[in-house]
Amino acid sequence: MASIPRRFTGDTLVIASHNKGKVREIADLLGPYVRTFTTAGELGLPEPEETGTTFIANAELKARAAAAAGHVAMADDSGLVVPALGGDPGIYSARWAGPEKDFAMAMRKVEEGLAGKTDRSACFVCALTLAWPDGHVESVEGRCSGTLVWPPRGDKGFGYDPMFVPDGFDITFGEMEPARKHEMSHRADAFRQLVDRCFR
Ligand SMILES: O=c1nc[nH]c2c1ncn2[C@H]1C[C@H](O)[C@@H](COP(=O)(O)OP(=O)(O)OP(=O)(O)O)O1
Ligand SMILES: [Mg+2]
Repeated sequence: MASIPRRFTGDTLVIASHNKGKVREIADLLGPYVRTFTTAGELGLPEPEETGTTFIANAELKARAAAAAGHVAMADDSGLVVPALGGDPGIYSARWAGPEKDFAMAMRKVEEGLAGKTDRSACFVCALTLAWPDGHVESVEGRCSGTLVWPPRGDKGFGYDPMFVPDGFDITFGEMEPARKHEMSHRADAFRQLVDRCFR
């Protein structure tokens, strides 16, 4: 029996992310439904260790950690899944960039792994969790398929965007206007599901 989803009825939402690119995208996507946003960083909350083995497990862990401070919190755990690399970097996408968040290096690592391989398909995945202070959670997962190109192109996005060309396009997410990316990304797919379930 499917349980009845819980709706977001407050007016403040904590964005449980320390990634500025994601915080900006989440605030853009949920702008119409939420009066006030704050972030885990602004509340001085620590960045929890991502010990889960799936995107959803890590999104739940980050959202629960922030909701413990007393407000409904939303977390995003996302990454680039490359079948030819056995699914890497996957949940390790941020960690591949190291403590300096060096995505030029992380993208080079992906490209080196693809040397001599013909399958350059990839998929961005985004798990979103909304967590309440009483422990209730709602989670969804979205995806966006595409192809990896080299060299990287464009500086409009973040992370692995400059090497990802979504299916049906010939420009990378790094070259795409943010508004366009927001309509079709893995994060947009996940948000559509979560908004349907919890925000209207
Ligand atoms: O739209 C995207 N365009 C490009 N790259 C992306 C995207 N979405 C996720 N990614 C990559 C980079 C990011 O760093 C990692 C997520 O790792 P993830 O642990 O979920 O996020 P994070 O550590 O950067 O911030 P936080 O955990 O505080 O939310 O996957
Ligand atoms: Mg992280």
